[in-house]
Amino acid sequence: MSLPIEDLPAWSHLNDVSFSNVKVTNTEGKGYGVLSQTDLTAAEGTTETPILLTVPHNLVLNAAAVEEHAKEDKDFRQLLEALELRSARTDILLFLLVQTARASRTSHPSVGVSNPWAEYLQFLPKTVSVPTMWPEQERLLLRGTSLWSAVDAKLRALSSELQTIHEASSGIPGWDELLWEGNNPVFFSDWVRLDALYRSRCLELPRSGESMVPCIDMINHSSSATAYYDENSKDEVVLRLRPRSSISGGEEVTISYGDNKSAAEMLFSYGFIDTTSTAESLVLPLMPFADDPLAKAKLVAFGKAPKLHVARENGTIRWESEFAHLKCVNEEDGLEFRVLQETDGGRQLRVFWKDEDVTDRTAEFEELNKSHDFPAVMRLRTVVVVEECLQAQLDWLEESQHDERPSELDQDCVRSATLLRQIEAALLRDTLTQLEQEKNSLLASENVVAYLGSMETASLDLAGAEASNEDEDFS
Ligand SMILES: C[S@@+](CC[C@H](N)C(=O)[O-])C[C@H]1O[C@@H](n2cnc3c(N)ncnc32)[C@H](O)[C@@H]1O
Repeated sequence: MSLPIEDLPAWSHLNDVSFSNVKVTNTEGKGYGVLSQTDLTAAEGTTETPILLTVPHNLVLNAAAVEEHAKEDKDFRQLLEALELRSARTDILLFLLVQTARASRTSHPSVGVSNPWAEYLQFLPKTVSVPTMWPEQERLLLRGTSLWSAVDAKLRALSSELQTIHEASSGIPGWDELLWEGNNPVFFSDWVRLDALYRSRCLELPRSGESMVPCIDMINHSSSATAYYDENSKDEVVLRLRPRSSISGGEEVTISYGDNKSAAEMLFSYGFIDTTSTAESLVLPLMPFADDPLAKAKLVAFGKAPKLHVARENGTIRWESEFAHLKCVNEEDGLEFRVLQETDGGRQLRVFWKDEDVTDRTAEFEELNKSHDFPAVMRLRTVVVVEECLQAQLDWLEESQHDERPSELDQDCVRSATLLRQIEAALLRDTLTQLEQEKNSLLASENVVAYLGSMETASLDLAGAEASNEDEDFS
């Protein structure tokens, strides 16, 4: 079910949303947008700039609003409580799912209470250009980029979320019928769309936190935004002209979706990359060595997804990976895992570094490794690990460039994927050059030379001992 955007003023009027000299309309290549209907200027030296849009607090959709809704709607509360793993995001998505399902019914559903969002959702686009909504062939264009595994993981997570909702709702009267039976059952693609709408339209309000706000979510992004949103003393959300900004009649009103997001993040969350405002950074997963006997223990003790971040800021490249430092430490360096038996019969994994309990400091091995007899060797090992990870990624990015592609591909997806590939390849290449320099200077450092010398002596001693054993055997 969808409603034409021409009906939005009526919905807004009914729900006390007020537009001042702006309107929602179609824009070139960006879906809907907000256009100014007159020339607007923020007077010099004032922060009380003109208000363009006001949305009442009761329309703000966040975790607290879903909680409030559940107080009035006992069927929904039962559904919400049947879900074991809950978060603000899943609560909001479940609310949106129920409102969409109710709106798609011709007959009056037996469960759920309607809300203005049921109708508002019908104004929202059917598809969002985020990669989770790209057709499979287009998604293949992301092979070799940092988004490939992220999109795959997201789709698997979405599938498992919907499965959980299906199982939780199955035993509750009325929900089976509304969500999974009849002419309009919920499909995986509906859940993927709601997730995409949430990701591309939620914003951070100063007081109400992560929220979706109708009509404010019709405003497109620009790195030279002319407006910003805020909450006033009545907790209404207001859109204001930015200080020192002016907009001509017929010009688009824009806000900033953030200037510190990477190209991958922008594409993942909003379905486009604005090269004028993206941060040059990328995040990759970093796994332990496949043949490391401590691999599993390291992952459990680390307790979060191991990652490698690379970023270029003001021309300087930095990399950061808490796990890379732990990945490089072995038993002979002083790392030890012990399983302690607890009084209640449970078992606990504890981590020791040179006999000190560092279970709560597994993210601090960069610092801990400085107490190693050969700290430069530890740094060198970490640099090599990071270099290998980035080189493998760059090789994959370059090889997959030559993958065969069907001719009929969505050109917007092709453009976005090509841009992402170029941005990530340039950052990977420059980071690798910098790592090679650091590796060479570490190899020449006194500490590493001394370590290599000691290793040589040890292997000579070992060879000598083996030779003398052989002598004994032969004698
Ligand atoms: C919060 S919504 C804005 C309203 C949206 N255009 C619509 O049709 O409903 C965010 C979405 O608008 C589009 N968008 C916003 N700013 C854009 C820009 N500068 N370039 C391209 N697309 C943009 C993207 O599809 C993004 O996911």
